Amino acid sequence: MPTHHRQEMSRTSSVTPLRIGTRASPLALWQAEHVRAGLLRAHPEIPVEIVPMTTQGDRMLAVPLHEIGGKGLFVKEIEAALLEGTVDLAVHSMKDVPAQQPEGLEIAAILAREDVRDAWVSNTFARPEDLPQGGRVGSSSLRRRAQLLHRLPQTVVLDLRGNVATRLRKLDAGDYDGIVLAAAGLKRLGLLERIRHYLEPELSLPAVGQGAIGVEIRSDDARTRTLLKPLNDPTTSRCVGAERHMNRLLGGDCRLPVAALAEADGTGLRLRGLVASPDGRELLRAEAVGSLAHSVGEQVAQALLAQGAQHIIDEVKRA
Ligand SMILES: NCc1[nH]cc(CCC(=O)O)c1CC(=O)O
Repeated sequence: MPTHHRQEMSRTSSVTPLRIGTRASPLALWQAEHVRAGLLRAHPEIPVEIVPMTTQGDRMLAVPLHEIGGKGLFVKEIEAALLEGTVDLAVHSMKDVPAQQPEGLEIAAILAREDVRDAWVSNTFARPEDLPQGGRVGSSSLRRRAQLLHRLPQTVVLDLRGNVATRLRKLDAGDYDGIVLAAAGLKRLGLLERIRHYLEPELSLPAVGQGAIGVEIRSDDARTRTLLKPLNDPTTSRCVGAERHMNRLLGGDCRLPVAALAEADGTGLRLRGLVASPDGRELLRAEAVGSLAHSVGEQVAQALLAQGAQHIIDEVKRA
């Protein structure tokens, strides 16, 4: 490139833009925009671009999640782009980020958590407990299936995949009597009025990281790490850290019927964890309080393993 041309370009924009990699679903784009807005607020002089991408998980929407048999289906392509340097940061739902971080990448910021709860959405029944014998519930998550069947064994859980709008369309078409979705996704998409009932954590313990948005970077990218500091919410970061540590020790990923929720109270953390068989017959719970995320994560994982969690996990992995 001729020198005069380069000088012209550097006059119009002297700051290297930040490029955000994201899935192209409406929810993922909302989350990427949310991170972009946070970056622009903290650093008004730095341009921020959004680069939408299609992931393997998006291409395989017809297959039940737990049958695809690969971890991090929604994040792999975006992580590859990050490692290649096509993008500088990746925005993820922490729920979709595998327990184990790939070599060379790290989560640099976790934003303040949205509502962590699962939500009941139905055009017919105000609550899941109103379902008749054989009532059809749509959910693709073994975690939601197990907890629902444990409490309401007379119901039937049917697979349901697709992005939030697709799932709502299938409900409205009459394929299900009700569905369970994350309240966070519905709120972000402006669909709060679809929620008939919030499922409290006692009844449907959320997924590890549910409701939290995480930003991933290359470990050697000190510039982006520094720029992201103001977006990190230390409390959410500690809570999600405790949940993820528990999950790591259980060898968990999003396909397993594993749930966890950490809540902070001043300097203290309370972590609840759950492992269940997909049919809901076996359901193990454990809880710990403490001040260190890693320690409560380890205590809950150990307590679940002491109750026989490993055999449930092995069974699901074999199936
Ligand atoms: N696996 C899909 C997914 N990933 C994150 C969310 C919701 C947003 C969040 O939990 O932060 C959803 C949809 C859902 O479970 O209803």
